[in-house]
Amino acid sequence: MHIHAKNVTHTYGEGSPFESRALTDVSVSLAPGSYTAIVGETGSGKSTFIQHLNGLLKPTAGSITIGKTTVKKDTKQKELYELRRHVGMVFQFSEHQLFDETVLQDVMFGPLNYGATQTEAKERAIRYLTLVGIKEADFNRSPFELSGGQKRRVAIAGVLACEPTVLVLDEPTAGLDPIGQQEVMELFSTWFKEEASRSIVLVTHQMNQVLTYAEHMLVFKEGALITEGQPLDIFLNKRMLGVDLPDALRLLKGAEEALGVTLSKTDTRLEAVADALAAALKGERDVR
Ligand SMILES: Nc1ncnc2c1ncn2[C@@H]1O[C@H](COP(=O)(O)OP(=O)(O)OP(=O)(O)O)[C@@H](O)[C@H]1O
Repeated sequence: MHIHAKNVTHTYGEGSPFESRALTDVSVSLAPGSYTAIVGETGSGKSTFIQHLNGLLKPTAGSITIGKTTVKKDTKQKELYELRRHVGMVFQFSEHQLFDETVLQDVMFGPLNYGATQTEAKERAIRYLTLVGIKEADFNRSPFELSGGQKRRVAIAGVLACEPTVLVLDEPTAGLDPIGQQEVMELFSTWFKEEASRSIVLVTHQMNQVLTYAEHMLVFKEGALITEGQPLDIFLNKRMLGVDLPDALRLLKGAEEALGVTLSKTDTRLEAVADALAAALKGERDVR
């Protein structure tokens, strides 16, 4: 689905003594089938912005169109029902939203809520629980008996089982161990690649994730969108934005400076950079 934000402004508590502006005039278009990362320092408005993507928040000025739905200040709740079917949200610590008696029932809840039959909902729950790596033996356990990482996977299965077209991820790997983080990111990547129309909007503080997965990047600062573009381009050329460097690029830049060479940036996976560095070091030794 096309996402088109036009001068989106959001002021919490508008008109009250506690009024605080979190977003100012954000305009951006995200194409269907795109993988976009949103980065920016803490409090820059990332979470506020993405909550507009399924109408959890409405702009206090401006508008945002997602597919066929336009969300404005006066949009009624019932107009957002259709939108929420298509935009799945995985919040930070999404496992806190688990509530049902069994893992299976928890994942079936969303599809049932959106009109699927029991049989359909069960089929989907089994499919997505399997996809996220939950074993059949755990399907009838209480979600609260599972480990933190397993709970997170069940919560993700619950979102995927609603079969969204757009997946909005707010720091989805927060609190997971490094292997768990990678597995969860790979899961989203697999889901994304399955159908060309699917989109992901990822909010993260982890620049390695941005470089590895995202094709497009938005940088927020103090509630404004200050730049957007290809992650590699922004990381290499726009250092003044205060964006941290991913590990692979930090290694590349450090090596270039130390060795006085220019290394290829066509493959920015950490392993590829390490290989390029090893080759450059070998070359340096040959010169000596
Ligand atoms: N419910 C709320 N009521 C009032 N102010 C809020 C509320 N939620 C967020 N804010 C304020 O809005 C601003 C933007 O917050 P937001 O959570 O969107 O930032 P963020 O970029 O997602 O930050 P982080 O990286 O820390 O999650 C901050 O100043 C924050 O204090």
